[in-house]
Amino acid sequence: PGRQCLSTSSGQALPEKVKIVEVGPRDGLQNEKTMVPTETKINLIDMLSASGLPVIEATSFVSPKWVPQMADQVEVMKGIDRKPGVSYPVLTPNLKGFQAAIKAGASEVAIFGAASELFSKKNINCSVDESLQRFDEVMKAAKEFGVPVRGYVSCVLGCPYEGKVAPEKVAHVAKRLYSMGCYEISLGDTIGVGTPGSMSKMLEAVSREVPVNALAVHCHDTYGQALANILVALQMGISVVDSSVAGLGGCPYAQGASGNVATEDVVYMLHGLGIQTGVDLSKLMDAGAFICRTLNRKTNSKVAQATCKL
Ligand SMILES: CC(C)(COP(=O)([O-])OP(=O)([O-])OC[C@H]1O[C@@H](n2cnc3c(N)ncnc32)[C@H](O)[C@@H]1OP(=O)([O-])[O-])[C@@H](O)C(=O)NCCC(=O)NCCSC(=O)C[C@@](C)(O)CC(=O)[O-]
Repeated sequence: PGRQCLSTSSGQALPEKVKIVEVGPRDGLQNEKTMVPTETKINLIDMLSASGLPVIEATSFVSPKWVPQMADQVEVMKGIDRKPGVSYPVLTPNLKGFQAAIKAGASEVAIFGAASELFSKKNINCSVDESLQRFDEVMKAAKEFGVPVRGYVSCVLGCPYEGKVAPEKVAHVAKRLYSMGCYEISLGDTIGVGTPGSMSKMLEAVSREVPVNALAVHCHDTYGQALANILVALQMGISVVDSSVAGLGGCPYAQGASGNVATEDVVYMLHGLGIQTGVDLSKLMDAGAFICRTLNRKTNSKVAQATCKL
């Protein structure tokens, strides 16, 4: 159900619809060195919601000493024009972040773990096991408030500090997050080193532990493999894709990580496959052009480059 058989040479079923989780305002901007004005962030989020995107990760409730760019999280949450039917999740690494997020009006949060010990230490200053204990506290509080929680696993196809990451390690962390009650697990190729080969092996391992309809992929495009990796994920039954408008982004604690795959390019590919997204590509490109102009940056979206809507 919900899948169609496209007349590809492989005859593999693809989803009829894909949910795009736009991470540009958070993952896209968190690594910007100069402070992006709060007003710009709010305008960007409102333009993205106007394009029909169903989920827009708005900001993160992390330490401002660790990620100064997200220090205006409360103002962002208060300033956005919340469109009915659109979710605006925020990152919460611990109970303190969760409580602040709820106070600021967040109605969905995300916890973020890793399949690599060293990355976990660098990113959230604790081991993978310690992080899972903190997430358990967030999870319990979220249940009390009836707040849905998304779970991230970073470094699923490679770590900037440890190199290769075993698919079984990814499956283990993904299973723990899912068992805790995360409704969706987003698998992050944090440094964009994956290929369709490593992606399919990792997804095979994870889908033995977590139902495929609870999985999402989150690809960075460092090696130009992101769209190919997403296509493999779709063929394997996944129908939730994270991406960032104009291909902005990168994790400040993952050296060498380039931007996320551009939302414009994902939408173009999905529509070309006959898959519905609910997104108006032209309005999405307006949002991409707006943020690139404001940041004085060339877009990383091939689609935007090709159509000169920069
Ligand atoms: C997790 C911590 C806070 C631990 O940081 P810590 O220093 O170990 O925390 P602590 O509990 O020892 O507290 C130290 C100070 O931080 C404060 N603090 C403690 N918690 C919070 C909070 N929630 N919000 C605001 N402040 C907080 C706390 O109050 C205290 O303040 P002080 O007494 O020094 O003034 C820190 O390591 C941190 O903020 N890390 C952020 C990392 C981050 O945001 N990384 C980027 C997002 S992850 C990513 O991009 C990957 C992803 C999701 O996109 C997927 C992929 O691509 O793979």
